[in-house]
Amino acid sequence: MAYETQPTASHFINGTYVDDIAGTSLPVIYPATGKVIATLHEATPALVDQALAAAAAAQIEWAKMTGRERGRILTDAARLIRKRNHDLSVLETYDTGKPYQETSVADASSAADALEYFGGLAASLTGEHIQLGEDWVYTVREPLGVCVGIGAWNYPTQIACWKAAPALACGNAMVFKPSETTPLSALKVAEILVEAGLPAGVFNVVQGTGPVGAQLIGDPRVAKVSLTGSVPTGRKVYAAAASNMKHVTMELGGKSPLVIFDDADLDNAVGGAILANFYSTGQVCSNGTRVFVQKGIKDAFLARLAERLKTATIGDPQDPNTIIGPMVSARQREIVEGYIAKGIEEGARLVAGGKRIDGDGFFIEPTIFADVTDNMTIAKEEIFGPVMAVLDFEDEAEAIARANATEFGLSAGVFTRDISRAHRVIGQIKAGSCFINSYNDAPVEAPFGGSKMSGVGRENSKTAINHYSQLKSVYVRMGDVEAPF
Ligand SMILES: NC(=O)C1=CN([C@@H]2O[C@H](COP(=O)(O)OP(=O)(O)OC[C@H]3O[C@@H](n4cnc5c(N)ncnc54)[C@H](O)[C@@H]3O)[C@@H](O)[C@H]2O)C=CC1
Repeated sequence: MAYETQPTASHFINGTYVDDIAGTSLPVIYPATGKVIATLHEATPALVDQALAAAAAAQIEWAKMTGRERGRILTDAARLIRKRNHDLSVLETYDTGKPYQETSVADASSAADALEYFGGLAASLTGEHIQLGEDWVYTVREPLGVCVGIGAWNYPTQIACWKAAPALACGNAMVFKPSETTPLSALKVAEILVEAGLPAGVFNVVQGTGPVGAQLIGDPRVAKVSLTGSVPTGRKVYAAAASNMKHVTMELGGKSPLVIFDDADLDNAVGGAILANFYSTGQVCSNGTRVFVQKGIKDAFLARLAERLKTATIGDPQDPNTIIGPMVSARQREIVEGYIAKGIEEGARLVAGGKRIDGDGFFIEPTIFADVTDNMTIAKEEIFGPVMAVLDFEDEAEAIARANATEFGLSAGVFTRDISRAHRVIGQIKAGSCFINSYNDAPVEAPFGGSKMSGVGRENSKTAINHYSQLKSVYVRMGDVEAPF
C-alpha cells in the first residue's frame, strides 16, 4: 500500500505518540477490502491515567493564556488541516470506507471549519457587568477543566474537532477517545494541533473500547463528557457522568422524518431524500430515514428516485468517481441486513436494492422500501445504513403527528413550495436540527443536536461555548456591610 496507514503509535499523550503493547490489540480494518491496515493497542488503565494527568496539568497553563493566543493556535491548525486535506481525506476513507468524494469535502474540511470558527471566537469570550445601584456584579466565563470526548465511527475527524475546538477555545484540555472502529484520524488531529503550537497535554488521544471510555468518565479529574454515539451508550455514559455531577453533551441517534408535500419540486425533493439516506452509506445520525410522501406525488417520487439511484457508482471508495462506499464494518452490514429482512417479513415493498454486494468489502446495495407503515420495525428503529423507508400520507396534520410519533428528536425536513406551510410544519416538529427544502446541512455556525432521546446540549455555533464553560458571578459591595448583629 503506497499510503502509510499504520500510525507511529496508538495514542497521543502529552504532545507525543506513545504505546503500550500490553494493551489488547486493536486491528483497523479497511471496509472496502476487509484487510487489516493497521494494528493499535487499547490504552491500559495506566495510560488513561497518564493522559488525564497530562490534561489536568496542561489545562492550568492553557487557561492562563489569552483567548487570542489560544484562538491563533486553533486557526493555525485549521490552516494546516486544509493544506493537508487530500492526505487526511485518504486516511479518513481508509478508516471509515466513506468515498473520497465525500471525505475530501466533508470531513477534514468540517474539522477545519470548527477550529477556525471557535479559534475566531476565543478572543471575544467574556463575562458581563451587572450594575445594582452602587453595587455591581461581574461574571467571568471560566473553562470547566478537563473534558472527555468520545467519538462514533462515522465522522472521526469531524467529531474530534467539533468537540475539541470549542473545548480548547474556552481554555479546557481534552482527552479524546475515538471509536475503536475508526481510531486513525484523531491521532492526525492531535499531531497537527501540536504542530500549530498547542502546548503538550492540552489535547490527548487514547484508544480503546467501552471500558476505556468508562474509565475516563469515572475519573474525578474530569469535568465534562461529550459523547457522539448510540442511545444505549448515551444512557450509560450520561448515568455515569451524572453520579459525579459532570457536565454532558450527548449527540445520539435518530429516526428523523422527511416530509414531502405534493407541491414540492420533485427533483429537489428526490435530491433531499438521497442526501437524507445514502450519504456516507446511510451512516449519518441525522438522516431522514422516514420519508413521508404525500399520496399525489408518491409514484412520481419513487420513479424519479429509482432513476437517479441507477447513476450512483458503488465501488472503490478511494476512486474519486465512487459515490457509495461500503459499510464501516462486517458487523454493521449484518445489522443492516437484519433490518432489510425484517422490512420484507413485515410486509414493506422492496423497490430497490436489498442485497449485499459480493466481494471482500462490506458493500450493500442502497435500499428503498415503499408502503412502509408506522408500526414496522424499519420505521421505528435507527438502522444506520443505506435503507430508506417511504411512507404515504394524506394531509399536513397527519404528517406532523406521525413525524413526531418517535422517541427520537434529532432532525426533520420538509419539502414544499408553500413557504407558510414549511414554517408551520417545522414549527410543530419536535427535533433539534431541521431543514426546509434541504437536508443534512451542518455548517459550524448553526447549532447541531437533538431533543428527546437524541441527546442533550448542542454542538457548534456560539451556543457550544455555554457547554464548555461556566460563569462565575462576583458580587461587589461598595458600601458597608449591614449584618443583623
Ligand atoms: N447525534 C449525533 O451527532 C451522532 C450520533 N451518532 C450515533 O452513533 C451511533 C453509531 O456509532 P457507534 O460508534 O456504533 O456508537 P456506540 O454507541 O457503540 O459507541 C460510541 C462510542 O462510545 C464508546 N463507548 C461504548 N460504551 C461505552 C461506555 N460504557 N462508556 C464510555 N464509552 C463507551 C465507544 O467505544 C465509541 O467510542 C449511531 O447510533 C448514531 O446514531 C453518530 C454520529 C453522530
